[in-house]
Amino acid sequence: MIRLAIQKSGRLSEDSLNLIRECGISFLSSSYKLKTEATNFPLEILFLRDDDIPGYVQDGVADLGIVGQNVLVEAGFPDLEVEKLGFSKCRLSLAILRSEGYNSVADLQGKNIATSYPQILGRYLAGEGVQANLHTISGSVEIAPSIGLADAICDIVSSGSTLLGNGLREVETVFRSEAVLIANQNLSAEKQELLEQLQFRMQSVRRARRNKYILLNAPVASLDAVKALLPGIKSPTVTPLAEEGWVSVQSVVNEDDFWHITGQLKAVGAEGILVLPIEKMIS
Ligand SMILES: Nc1ncnc2c1ncn2[C@@H]1O[C@H](COP(=O)(O)OP(=O)(O)OP(=O)(O)O)[C@@H](O)[C@H]1O
Ligand SMILES: O=P(O)(O)OC[C@H]1O[C@H](OP(=O)(O)OP(=O)(O)O)[C@H](O)[C@@H]1O
Ligand SMILES: [Mg+2]
Repeated sequence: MIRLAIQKSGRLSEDSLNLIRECGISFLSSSYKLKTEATNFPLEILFLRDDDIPGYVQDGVADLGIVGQNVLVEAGFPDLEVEKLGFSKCRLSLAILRSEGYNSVADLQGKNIATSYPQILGRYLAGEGVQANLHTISGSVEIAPSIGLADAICDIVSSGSTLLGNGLREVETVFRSEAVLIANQNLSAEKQELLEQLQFRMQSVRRARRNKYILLNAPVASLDAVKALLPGIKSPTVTPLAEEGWVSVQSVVNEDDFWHITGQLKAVGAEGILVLPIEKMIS
């Protein structure tokens, strides 16, 4: 049995649970139970505050965890990271009151900065040769400048609406973060094997999410142009249609390239383009 710690309730919780379920792992969860066992994989799930997860994994209380890189690096255990998970993407940024002028990070010399990330911010400022007074607060950091608690803040930004709503503007990006899978560095051989199975499943789920299955009809005369646009995993599948001179082409496209490629496919004569989600993608 391998033990995985995830956030009980917060920004990471839903995506962490969805990822585990999409890996084909079933379990019962209720908001009162802080521990559950999977029914079809030797996995126990612990529901914790995210700040506690890196320390628990470092100490071996939990074998694995899902946490933001911001919390992992702040806790001082960056080496526990084993897999990027692609969700909860955000950045740690410095922000000041919108009414204040700003030229460069040197303007923060000697200023008071409120943050929940004194380690990450301290290292960043030292790298920039700036000395400032850091005030560590654990939440609602964006309120600090407007109540005279600090001249600037360093906190998590995603859409920027919290900054906007508090009269702040972002001036520097200090750190970029996403959710990561972390693991204790002294796992037994059996647990290491379970970790590898989990990583393999997570990679298959993530690859599938990034890709779409595409089917289309094209005149035989356009086939070379269509094939050039749709390389597929190995090469596209091409089958003849009942109608003479036409083929059906099936392939896989990356979601990022999707709209660009479909436009080009239409331009070379493709018709009846269907796009389907992929559930798992095993390389
Ligand atoms: N607005 C956001 N967009 C994307 N990711 C975010 C956002 N806010 C936070 N995150 C990421 O999600 C993690 C958890 O954020 P959350 O706000 O739930 O933490 P918390 O309030 O400290 O929770 P806990 O009660 O577990 O201590 C953050 O450390 C960060 O990695
Ligand atoms: O740029 P935005 O999209 O506005 O997101 C940034 C905000 O999101 C997070 O807080 P959250 O809403 O999770 O609340 P919390 O402070 O209670 O954790 C974070 O602490 C920021 O305040
Ligand atoms: Mg927390």
